[in-house]
Amino acid sequence: MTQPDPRTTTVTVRVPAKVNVQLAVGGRRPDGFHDLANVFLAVGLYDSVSATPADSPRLTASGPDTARIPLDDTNLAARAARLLAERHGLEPRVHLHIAKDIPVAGGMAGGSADAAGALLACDTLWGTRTPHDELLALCAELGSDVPFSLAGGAALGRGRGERLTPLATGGVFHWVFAVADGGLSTPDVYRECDRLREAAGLGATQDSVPEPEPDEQLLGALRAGDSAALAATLRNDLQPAAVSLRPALADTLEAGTAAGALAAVVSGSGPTCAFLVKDPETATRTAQALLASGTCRTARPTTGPAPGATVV
Ligand SMILES: C[C@](O)(CO)[C@H](O)COP(=O)(O)OP(=O)(O)OC[C@H]1O[C@@H](n2ccc(N)nc2=O)[C@H](O)[C@@H]1O
Ligand SMILES: Nc1ncnc2c1ncn2[C@@H]1O[C@H](COP(=O)(O)OP(=O)(O)OP(=O)(O)O)[C@@H](O)[C@H]1O
Repeated sequence: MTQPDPRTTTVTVRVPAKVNVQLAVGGRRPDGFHDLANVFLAVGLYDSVSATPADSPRLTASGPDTARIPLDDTNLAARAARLLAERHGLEPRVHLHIAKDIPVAGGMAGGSADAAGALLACDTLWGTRTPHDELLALCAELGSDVPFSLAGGAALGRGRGERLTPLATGGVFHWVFAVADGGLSTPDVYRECDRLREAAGLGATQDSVPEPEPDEQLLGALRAGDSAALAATLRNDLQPAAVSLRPALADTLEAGTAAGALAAVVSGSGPTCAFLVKDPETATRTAQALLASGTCRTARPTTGPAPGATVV
């Protein structure tokens, strides 16, 4: 059998978006990050990252909204390729192409997905065979959400969200994601969360905010695959901050709830809003109602959990 020519082979990796079904935010740490109890669920919106050998580093992208991602060496996918190459004493001679479908700056970890995808694609292309726990450590250097983008499924993230414990899920959850016009900056949303806490006289540092803890009822609902029980426990401590920065999100959340969703929550740092629904038919109806409400740009029905970064 003939072997593929390593100079022309392309490796493509598909990586999912995420929603945070619980995002409990502790006080601001001295390093500026916040300790979290972050229950991630990967969902079926995907970016693909392709790696092809090249004479020098190159980055291209396709899909809606690619005008809003940097195509220079600040792109998280390019940074991921450089980091892996550095670790193995290589030059990052690779052309990365990102086929983007995850909303940009939407609170669904799109940039993190591209970083995890680039790491796995380059590791496969270069034959560097980095052990999985080392890949996870490289992911954590790139960003707090990146380890989960590699892992997928469902997981509890502690620390700043990078220390993962996989979670069992007992079934499929149906979701609709309402994508907003424009994004929100994650650091701005954390800052606004601190500001709101201070304005309420609660304080924003670790001395004054209780240690975030995972909700056992929520973990039980995930384990049981029980959508109604999960709906009753969905929680995002960044939601008041996202709504404060983008008040129109309250209308989006209301429109999805009125359309029959079991629960509505801002996804991570927003502005995408996530609606948990009971079945695929309700997902289709809720997506149509959200679009008709004029409170979002698009509405995407999908399911979770979804697999993590996968070579396709
Ligand atoms: C909102 C979430 O998406 C929920 O999963 C994440 O916490 C954000 O993760 P991310 O985008 O990977 O964030 P990073 O790139 O690690 O950090 C960006 C900025 O977000 C803030 N940040 C992030 C994570 C965290 N636990 N505390 C923070 O305060 C910090 O200002 C940091 O400088
Ligand atoms: N590959 C990439 N894809 C998208 N954004 C990127 C990428 N690389 C760098 N960025 C920058 O990161 C910013 C955040 O984009 P991203 O789509 O990751 O946000 P997000 O989904 O809200 O992140 P999170 O949910 O992890 O907080 C963008 O505004 C963009 O300038």
